[in-house]
Amino acid sequence: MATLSEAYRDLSLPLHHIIPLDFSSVGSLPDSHAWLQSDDEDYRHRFSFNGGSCSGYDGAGLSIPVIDLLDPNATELIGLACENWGAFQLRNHGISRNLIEEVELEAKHLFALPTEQKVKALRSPGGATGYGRARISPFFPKYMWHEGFTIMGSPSGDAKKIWPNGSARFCDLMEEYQKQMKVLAEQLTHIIFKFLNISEEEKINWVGSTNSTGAVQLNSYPCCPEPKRAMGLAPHTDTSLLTIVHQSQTTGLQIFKEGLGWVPVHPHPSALVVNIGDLFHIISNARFPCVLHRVTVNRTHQRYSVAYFYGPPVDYVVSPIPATVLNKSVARFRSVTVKEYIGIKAKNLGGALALISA
Ligand SMILES: C=C1C[C@]23C[C@H]1CC[C@H]2[C@@]12CCC[C@@](C)(C(=O)O1)[C@H]2[C@@H]3C(=O)O
Ligand SMILES: O=C(O)CCC(=O)C(=O)O
Ligand SMILES: [Fe+2]
Repeated sequence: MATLSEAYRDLSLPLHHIIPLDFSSVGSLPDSHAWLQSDDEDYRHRFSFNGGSCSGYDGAGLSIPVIDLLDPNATELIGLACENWGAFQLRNHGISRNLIEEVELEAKHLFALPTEQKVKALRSPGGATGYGRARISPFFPKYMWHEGFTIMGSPSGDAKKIWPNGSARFCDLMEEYQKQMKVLAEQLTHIIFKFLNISEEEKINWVGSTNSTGAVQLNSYPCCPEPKRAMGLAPHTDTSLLTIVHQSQTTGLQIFKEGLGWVPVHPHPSALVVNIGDLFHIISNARFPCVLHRVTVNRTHQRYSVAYFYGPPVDYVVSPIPATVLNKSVARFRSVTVKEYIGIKAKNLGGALALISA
């Protein structure tokens, strides 16, 4: 059984798309990081989205729903949010506030280290974990105002390079976080299957299995001297079944909604953001949109987030589930293994779904 990091092994990136800028040493926005307004709009069109107000947000406060997991109608509310938005915020999710705060604090400590120390754990060109730019960097004409740290399972190999004298606390917290996030992701998957009327026989046997895949991405968006011309994280959809994001109390995350344009996802102190990724879009036969999202930056507040990506085992074959196909009568996607889809996405980004259209 292959692992997620193995699935990324042959998808190598050149070093300039891995090594982040030394943000502490720059006083102005370098040209390499100065985006034209149109850079991300062009990109959005390449995702074959049309319509929508592109720049201004006129949604009159409309945003993704905030759902209480303990609400007796949670299944219906979550299902409808997946259909209408491909995202929602979740309260009473059962993950302790203390764990989330400790993980955020570890992320802050990590990103506050001098660049020389962080690059000791630089992701290798063929590697999947460690410190670096976002993997999607090569698809955009400019670099993002962002640095990340990717974890798949135990981070101890990478953490020891940064803290040779002790990284146990960091490692224990990241492992505990993944363990708890996995339970929540499985619970959400069951709820969403129930909403889709997926029967027990059809119920996919990998949910709850030990080889389902999970990864954590710590994200940092440093203070930016010219925030309007910079981009924190360029528009993308996640290559997961679903993603659970904790965002710090700094605004920046936006989702793209047909007809509304870019809609902010306001930080809510006790909520986690849940995004539908490409794999649920495929399984639901496009009944759920995989939400396009991006992150903006600001001048005065460094922003942090912690994303947990959940998916089936890499060898699992993903295809529209019969119950969802019935509603639409024809399967819109061919079958692909998770590993194959990761490869297609790594080469085509927003074009990946069109390439597996039936
Ligand atoms: C499990 C995942 C999901 C990855 C790849 C791999 C590890 C890092 C994740 C991210 C995190 C930042 C945005 C993204 C778009 C990126 O560039 O790296 C994500 C990507 C994906 O959703 O495709
Ligand atoms: O920083 C955020 O709020 C979102 C991060 C994100 O989209 C990702 O890591 O894939
Ligand atoms: Fe994302």
